[in-house]
Amino acid sequence: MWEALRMSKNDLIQHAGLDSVIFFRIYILGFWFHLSIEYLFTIWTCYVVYKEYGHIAFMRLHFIASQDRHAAQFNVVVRNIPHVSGHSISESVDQFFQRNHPEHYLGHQKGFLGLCDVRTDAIDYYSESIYKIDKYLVAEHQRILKYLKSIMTVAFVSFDSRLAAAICAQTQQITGESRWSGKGGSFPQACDRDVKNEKVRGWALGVHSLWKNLSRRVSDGVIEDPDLHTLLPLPEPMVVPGSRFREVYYWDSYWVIRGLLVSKMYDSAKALVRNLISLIKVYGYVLNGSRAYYSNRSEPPLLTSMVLEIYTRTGDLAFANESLPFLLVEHSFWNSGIHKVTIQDVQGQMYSLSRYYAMWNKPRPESAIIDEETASKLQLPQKEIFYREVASTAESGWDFSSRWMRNSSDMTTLSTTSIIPVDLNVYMYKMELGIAFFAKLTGDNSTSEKFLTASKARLTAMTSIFWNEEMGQWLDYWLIGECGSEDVHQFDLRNQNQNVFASNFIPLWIQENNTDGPAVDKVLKSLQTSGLIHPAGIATSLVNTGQQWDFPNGWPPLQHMIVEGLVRSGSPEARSLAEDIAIRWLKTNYAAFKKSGTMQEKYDVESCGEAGGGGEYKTQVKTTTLN
Ligand SMILES: OC[C@H]1O[C@H](O[C@H]2O[C@H](CO)[C@@H](O)[C@H](O)[C@H]2O)[C@H](O)[C@@H](O)[C@@H]1O
Repeated sequence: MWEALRMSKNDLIQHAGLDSVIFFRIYILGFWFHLSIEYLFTIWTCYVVYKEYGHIAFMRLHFIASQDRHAAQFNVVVRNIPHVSGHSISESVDQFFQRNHPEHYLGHQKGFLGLCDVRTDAIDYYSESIYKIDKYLVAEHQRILKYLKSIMTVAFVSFDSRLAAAICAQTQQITGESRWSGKGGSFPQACDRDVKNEKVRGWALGVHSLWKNLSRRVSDGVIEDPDLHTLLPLPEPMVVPGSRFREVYYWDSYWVIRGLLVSKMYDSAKALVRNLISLIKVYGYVLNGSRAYYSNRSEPPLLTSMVLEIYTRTGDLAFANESLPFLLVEHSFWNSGIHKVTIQDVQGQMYSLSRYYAMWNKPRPESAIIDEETASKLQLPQKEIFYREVASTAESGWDFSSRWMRNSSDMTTLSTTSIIPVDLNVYMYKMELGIAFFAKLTGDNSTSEKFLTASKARLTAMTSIFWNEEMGQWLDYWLIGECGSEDVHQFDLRNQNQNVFASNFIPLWIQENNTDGPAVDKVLKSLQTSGLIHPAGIATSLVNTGQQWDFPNGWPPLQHMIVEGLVRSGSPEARSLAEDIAIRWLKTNYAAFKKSGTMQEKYDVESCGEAGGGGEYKTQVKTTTLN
């Protein structure tokens, strides 16, 4: 054939005759024709399949969307549900999920595929089948059954939505805490005696009764096998925020302690501090919360302020002495390395301040799905930078807020590590003053002097970097360019964040600012005209971004620090504004309590009695037993 192809037409006729030339032509032409048709046919087939697939996919999605959801779609297999003695396994599962997922839990099926209800699990089921084949496995099975820890309860648990099922599947279900009821203190008697208004007394006792609901003790299982749990083995009883937050939170504990002191539960208050100190002993700082997945960041540092409040109320010197070495460790955590920022002003004067900076560049384990979804449009290394910013924002306690975003409608523009926050430095200043005070108490004058000097330097830095004379407020400062721990930043007034946040008034909490610092009258006027004060309290910011630390939410710590600061200032006008804000806040708390029997973590400052909202989780509530 190849030979024939190379011959001329005449040679071929000569060699094989005319018929072979004709046959050859048909063959050559037919071959290319064939090939082309095959290509065309393939292209046509692919096109038709592509069109059809698109059509079928559309019909399928349309069909799925038109169907009613049913619970079978949202099942999660859960193992190791704590067994409540005296109850069947089925009752234990029911109790557990009714308590921990009350809003979404529908029911469960126990045992293999839910078809039988025997008091064994998958191990038992398979072991029994294999028994027929291998006697050795039966012996092994017997051995395992003797070891109680290896018996697992397994259930298919149903929820009413995909989100609720996903949250359950992503969460460590072993709570690790068991109820602890702290001693009631002498508050109820004092309340009966001192609070004349019957309604207010009922409310106060209701709030006091919350301690019982929110008190926990780490269970023995966690203490024995800490590696099997995310809950950290705290040595003392603890008070948790409530709802989804079933572990200790750092800065919440300051206000928990203020409440415990009002309730005259002094031992409980000291126990909370000892728990936080136990974290410093292991990690070198107080974690955001007492879960293993919080071991990459802290929260607003108020430990020294907690010790100070307890000491002021109880005069317990031994407790102060025992705490002091750990307050020093915490100070160095916040005042060195990545948390420390140096700024130089135009006169060449250097200032040191602190910022939030998490040691983490992955999604937050407790909210991994949300973080991954938000980061999905980013590539590396921006993804890792974003994850660090998210964790650093959680460290600020203000998670999340337009305060930390370059663009308030885009979470991926979070830039918390590039901001020197006003409030953090207020807490640091209080920490330094507190340490100086305790060091003096113990007779360690040189440490006391050192921290007094440090506190003065920080106050000067805060006035120089944050204070804005024109606005009469202290403003967060944006760092421009490289933000490494060694970098020195040149101060520029234009880098102050001129947006109004409640944090711009937190320095009022520092008494010294009311005497030596910028005039109270100026700050007072600025607060009154800031737009932050609403019928039900102080708003967190002026913009409604849907984030929980923004308008229209008002948060208790912010009301408290500003009100207390105004009262301490000694100015009669400031005092009357403080009273006005406190009354608005108490009224909304009371109205919401009357309506729902619960205390909320945040309120809508625009309407009295309304809970706040927004953010990534359902607003936490604390349900009282009295109403
Ligand atoms: O009351 C406890 C804390 O609740 C909020 O933050 C916590 O929840 C976040 C989402 O799960 C988590 O990422 C963060 O690290 C937690 O602290 C609230 O914003 C905090 O201020 C509060 O301490």
